[in-house]
Amino acid sequence: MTARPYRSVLYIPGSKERALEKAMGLAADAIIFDLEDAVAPDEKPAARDLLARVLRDWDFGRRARIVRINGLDTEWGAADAHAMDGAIAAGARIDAILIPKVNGPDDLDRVAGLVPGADLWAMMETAAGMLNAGAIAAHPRLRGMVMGTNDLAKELNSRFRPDRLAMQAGLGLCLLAARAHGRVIVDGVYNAFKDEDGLRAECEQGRDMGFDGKTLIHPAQLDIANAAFAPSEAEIDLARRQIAAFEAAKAAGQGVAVVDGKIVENLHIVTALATLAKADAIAALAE
Ligand SMILES: CC(C)(COP(=O)(O)OP(=O)(O)OC[C@H]1O[C@@H](n2cnc3c(N)ncnc32)[C@H](O)[C@@H]1OP(=O)(O)O)[C@@H](O)C(=O)NCCC(=O)NCCSC(=O)C[C@H](O)C(=O)O
Ligand SMILES: [Mg+2]
Repeated sequence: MTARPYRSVLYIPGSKERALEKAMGLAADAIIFDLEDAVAPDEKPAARDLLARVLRDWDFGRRARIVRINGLDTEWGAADAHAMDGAIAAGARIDAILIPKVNGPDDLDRVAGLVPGADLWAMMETAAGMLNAGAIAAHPRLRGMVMGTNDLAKELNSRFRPDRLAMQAGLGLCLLAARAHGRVIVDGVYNAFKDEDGLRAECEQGRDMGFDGKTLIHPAQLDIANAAFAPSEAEIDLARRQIAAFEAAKAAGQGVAVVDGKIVENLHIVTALATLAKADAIAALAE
């Protein structure tokens, strides 16, 4: 679990100046400024220039800024990487470069050399990427992973189901890989952006599995993701009571406490402290 919140990670097409402007006031923990699938081919050069300027001149506050470039196997990828490297040199704050369709660590190596001043994040959305998730997560420049469930469904030839049965193997492999290497990992998008109940259910499923947050495509999805991936009042209360009970047990020479009829050991205290740290980090965003 990471202290910095990534509950809501909003994609914004790099070509839409109005949406970019709006994002400065939205309650997103992180923004993915997209140059890939959300931008039409003939708009890509202009979007690249617009993003370089916006990221240098506009204030996005504490929101993490992640730029999704096109793949280096496309006609736009290298120019995107060079433009973002130039923007960083000119003073733009870009926290990470997100690389689409990562199949293995070699795909990260190639971008690492082009943008030395930013962390790397990987889109996990190909069958090969799922099978190489451990090696991708182990890359020394990688900090975060994003599930690309639309592309993955396309590759698998799977059908959408509310329980995401076909996604479970890939989601689980990527989660294991991210946790083994201490990386942030956020869940894929929910395409039906007017379906609040469906989004809420998918966020709850992602939170239950262990994801840090969810990628989103529309501002109307922000509140649901922010609530689902924040510790609830009940979780915060339980964490405090577990810590207090465990301290009391330790003072009495015991290694185990009992709270609400369940044992509390040192490992539960690690989770309790992480829950409180996450709640504090979320509260700090509002200051
Ligand atoms: C889905 C949309 C095309 C809907 O757009 P629109 O019809 O304009 O929506 P609204 O009229 O309801 O918009 C209301 C206001 O909100 C602003 N807006 C809309 N979307 C965003 C956004 N993403 N970020 C910031 N602001 C946004 C509009 O400008 C309106 O503002 P105002 O003028 O003040 O009223 C559209 O939402 C959209 O384009 N979404 C992003 C789509 C996208 O990024 N797709 C690519 C990422 S998904 C993906 O690739 C996943 C992965 O790779 C995989 O394989 O799964
Ligand atoms: Mg994709």
